[in-house]
Amino acid sequence: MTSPIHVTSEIGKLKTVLLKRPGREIENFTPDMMPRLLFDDIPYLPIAQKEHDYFADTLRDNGVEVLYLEKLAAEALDAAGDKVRNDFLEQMLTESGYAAGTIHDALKEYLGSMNNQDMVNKIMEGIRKNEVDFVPTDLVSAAETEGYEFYMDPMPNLYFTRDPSACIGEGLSINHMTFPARQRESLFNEIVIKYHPRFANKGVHVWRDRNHDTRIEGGDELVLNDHVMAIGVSQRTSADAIQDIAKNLFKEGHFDTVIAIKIPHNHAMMHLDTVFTMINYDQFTVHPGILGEGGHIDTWTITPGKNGELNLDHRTDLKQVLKDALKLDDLDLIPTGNGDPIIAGREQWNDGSNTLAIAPGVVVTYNRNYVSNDLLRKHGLKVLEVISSELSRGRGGPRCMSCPIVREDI
Ligand SMILES: NC(=[NH2+])NCCC[C@H](N)C(=O)O
Repeated sequence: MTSPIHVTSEIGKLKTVLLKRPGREIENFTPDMMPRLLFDDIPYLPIAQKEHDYFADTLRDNGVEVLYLEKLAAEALDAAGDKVRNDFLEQMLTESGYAAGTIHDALKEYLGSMNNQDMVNKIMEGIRKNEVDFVPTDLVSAAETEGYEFYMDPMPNLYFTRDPSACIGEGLSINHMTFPARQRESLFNEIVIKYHPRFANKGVHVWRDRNHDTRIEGGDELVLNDHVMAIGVSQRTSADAIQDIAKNLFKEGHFDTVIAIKIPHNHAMMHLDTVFTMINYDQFTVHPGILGEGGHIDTWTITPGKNGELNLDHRTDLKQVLKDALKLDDLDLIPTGNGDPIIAGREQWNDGSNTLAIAPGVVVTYNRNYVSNDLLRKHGLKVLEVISSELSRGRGGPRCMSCPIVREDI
């Protein structure tokens, strides 16, 4: 039986990818909610959708099958039946702050009256108080949250499908996300993997599920080849989660090396893939801002030790670390913005380092990062540019907006 998930590199020819078309959730909020929702501006929805469709078409034109999370989630619920639908709704309400009580009951009735697709879309978009026919009388509603417009917040970051789950080998991690704004997202991935006919009972291995306190996000999880991963120690992924997933990968799969790379903890560089991506057998993008004096950066190469323990090797020469792990004689690290501090800062902010490889040496990037794109071409890459005025306001680029499900082996 061929596995419905197969990802043994960052660069193998992309066959199937998971996207989320931006919906009402990306505009269903006010400026004062932006920091909490991890957005820097409010995108203009019709243009964001147009840009996203352009991105999806670019992938399709290059032979990639595009799946949509919102559709898979509804299909999974259709296939699973009433009990699962009820449990999913209960879990979503609990994680939205309503384990029980009158608001829980009102929201359950409201969402419960919808078909699965409408219910999924509604949960993603968020629920305003004025759309539910109910006047709460409890003290919390009256005294504490009276001025707040939402019962359930929108989930604007869903179009960054890279983060709530990550396909690794024939399995995946379904992630416990760092910030409350994104924690409910991976519930959708969980029901898809458990109940969608494409994935259910097909031997998909979950390396690490979402029932953890320690945090990991897919933007930090890079599959370099069929036995080496790089994982960012970042604002979003903690060292203990990396140790945990490394142990599981070593125990049950073909992976024997995890390179933990420590990057600055800030919003512009929230994940490793905002500053470092693999784009060919021996080529990577790297934002010069993560390299310290003399080009150094903290890395720990983790390998299996005795009795299920882990061995650690701390080194600071990223190029040499990668050359050793990937058994390469040389390696081309291509600096975002060609190393100019102003251009690099600007283009990194708009995801100039966040390239999606759809085959070795073929990448999808935002057109706005023209200096980095030109440099990639000079280094021999084929660059497919996509339009990017609105999508980039959410602080993510082509790699963040895509979750590869199947890639050819390299
Ligand atoms: N893989 C990525 N770099 N994802 C970008 C996610 C951006 C999103 N606004 C967040 O802060 O979570």
